[in-house]
Amino acid sequence: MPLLLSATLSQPLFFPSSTSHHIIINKPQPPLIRPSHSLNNLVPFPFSSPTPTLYAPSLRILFAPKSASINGVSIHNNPEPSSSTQLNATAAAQFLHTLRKWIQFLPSILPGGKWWDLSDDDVQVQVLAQPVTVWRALHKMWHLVSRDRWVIFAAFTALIFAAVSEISIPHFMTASIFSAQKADVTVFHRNVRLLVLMCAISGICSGIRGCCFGIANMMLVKRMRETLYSSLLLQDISFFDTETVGDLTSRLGADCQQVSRVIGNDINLILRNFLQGTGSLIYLLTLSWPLGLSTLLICSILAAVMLRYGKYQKKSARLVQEVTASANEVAQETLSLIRTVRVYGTEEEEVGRYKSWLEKLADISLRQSAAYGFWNFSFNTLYHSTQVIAVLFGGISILAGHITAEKLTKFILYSEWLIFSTWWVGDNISNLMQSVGASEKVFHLMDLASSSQFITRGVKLQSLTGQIEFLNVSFHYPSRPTVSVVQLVNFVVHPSEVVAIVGLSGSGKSTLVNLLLRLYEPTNGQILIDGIPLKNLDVEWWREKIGYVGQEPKLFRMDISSNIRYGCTREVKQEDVEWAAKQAYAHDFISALPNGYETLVDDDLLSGGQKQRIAIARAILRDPKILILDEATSALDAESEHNVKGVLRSVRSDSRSRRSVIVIAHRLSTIQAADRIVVMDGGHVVENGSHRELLLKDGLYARLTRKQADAVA
Ligand SMILES: Nc1ncnc2c1ncn2[C@@H]1O[C@H](COP(=O)(O)OP(=O)(O)OP(=O)(O)O)[C@@H](O)[C@H]1O
Repeated sequence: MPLLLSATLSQPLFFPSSTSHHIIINKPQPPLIRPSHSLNNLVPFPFSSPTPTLYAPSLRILFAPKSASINGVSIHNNPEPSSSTQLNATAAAQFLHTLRKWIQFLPSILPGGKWWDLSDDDVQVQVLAQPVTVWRALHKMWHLVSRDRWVIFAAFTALIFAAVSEISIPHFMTASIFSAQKADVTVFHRNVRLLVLMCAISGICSGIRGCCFGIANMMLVKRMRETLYSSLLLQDISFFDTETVGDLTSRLGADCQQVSRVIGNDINLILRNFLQGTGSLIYLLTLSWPLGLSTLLICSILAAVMLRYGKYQKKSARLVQEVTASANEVAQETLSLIRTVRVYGTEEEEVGRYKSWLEKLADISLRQSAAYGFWNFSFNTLYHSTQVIAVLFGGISILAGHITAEKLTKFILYSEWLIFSTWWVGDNISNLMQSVGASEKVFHLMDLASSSQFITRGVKLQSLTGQIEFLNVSFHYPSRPTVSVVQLVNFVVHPSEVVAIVGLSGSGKSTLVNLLLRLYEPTNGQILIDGIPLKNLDVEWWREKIGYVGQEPKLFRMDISSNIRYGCTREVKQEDVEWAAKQAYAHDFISALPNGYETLVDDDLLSGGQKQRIAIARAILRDPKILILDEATSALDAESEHNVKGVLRSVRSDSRSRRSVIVIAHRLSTIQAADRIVVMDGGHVVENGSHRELLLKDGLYARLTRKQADAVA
């Protein structure tokens, strides 16, 4: 009875053909189809399957569904023994299937075939940026570096001198050799002197050129990152509802780096080779115009191929940047949520998610490399054609006495120079196209208009009492225009009043605070501050008057003292910082830390409640006219309640600093002492009054209070 070996393999296995057993490799996937994460609609590469399949009919290697393992290779008795004729027939069918796939695939890899298709839909990458032309990109780059145009001018001057001196070297070299052959000593010495001079000029100017272009490049990347970063920071908050951190940091990092090659490398080499190519062509035409024209024809074909290749590279580069950004996005998200990933044991899924983007990247890179191969093939063929033409026609011309050997030598040297210059220009234009492709999203983001809040300056009030009035305020988030989050909200916070906003989760409490902070503008109605519409106030001045503590505050990676001072525009001494920390009940735990207020804040160092107390100290230090506390939910509840109650107590006891307080509370016991309680339900204000009044009303607030009391009991 034949034995059946099966194993799940990622690499092919080979077995000696002398075996008398049926060897079956368990491979559940059909052999030539890429997994679902390959580029959609792209013609797959038969050998690019991540789990290559061995197909060897002569070895009787087949597919089988069942396995039992010995050292990773399973051995079974074949449950349904089949005759060797049947096996051979199956193997032959498989072979024919593979062959058919290859025959179908091969035409698609010819130039213009479907395999090369890199359409945006295929990759399913959201390409937001409008295509940027090379000229537009260069114009923008010039705008960024034009402040230091002296470097660019120095670079171009050095480039011209270096190019001219380099291009004259073959002339003086040939002239020296042939004058020596003719024993013309004077001409020989003159040519050698000029050759040395040209070599020296070329060396010095090349050095200056490289250095100046390098400086210009460094400045370009620096300014690009500066401009992009400040453009991002000045966007409306709604912009960050749709863009992810991973994507944006990828633009700042990888994309700007890719663009960094433009001036130092691409433009530098394109100009240098263009100048040298033009010089060579003129020289060739003066030597022999028929030979010169035939070289020019070959170079034109090369230029046409190069143009096509450049366009392809530009598109693929843009896709590479998009896919890289998406991969970064996944990595950034997973790493920032690593605790959740660990607890739920989803490491493999996350690796899979990241890998699927890497696969897409590999698919595009595969096409890029294949295109590069085609380009090199074209260049080599055309390059050797010029040599053949030069030798053939040049030889015939020498035999006919139309041209001297010296002229032919010069011709061969300069035609090589011309074709190499064309190649270099082509290569660097394609690099330039790639850089421009990569820069599309960067320029798109740089061009975004800043939030209108930073452009128009509003009114600054002489004094602020802290009266806040919501008048028929309705709002929906820009990212969800069909969902109205708050509707026709009306309530007033009087100066120095403590108002609590309560309600079920998702009822719109934090949204009201977002509107008050002017992170978003109401879609209807308005908010009045001391009777003035909030949208007419100067946003910077307004935010200076507010102290805000969010639900789960994040701290900066700096020492505790700097974290408390963060954003405080007035001069503050260390005593002020400690006073604010005492008010926020943070002083004791800060003093107990090894370096006290100098301790560097680390994410793991402080508990959620401690971070919240530091954030409260930060808010208090600003001595705000309006204090907003968004009490933490969930795990922080007990500690948060204690913190918030402490703040409310100190606000009450400190008669010097009168401030209005808005507190969003989940634990209703926190806010019983509030002057007034506003109850939210489904985006509406449903009740408004003191704790006692609302209990008497026996509405939603009373129900919520009873529920929480029952839960505690
Ligand atoms: N940036 C946003 N983009 C789109 N929708 C949002 C955004 N922020 C909040 N929402 C939605 O608005 C609604 C109200 O959210 P909000 O945070 O104001 O509720 P909340 O009462 O403060 O909830 P919680 O008590 O859980 O903090 C929710 O349905 C939420 O999904």
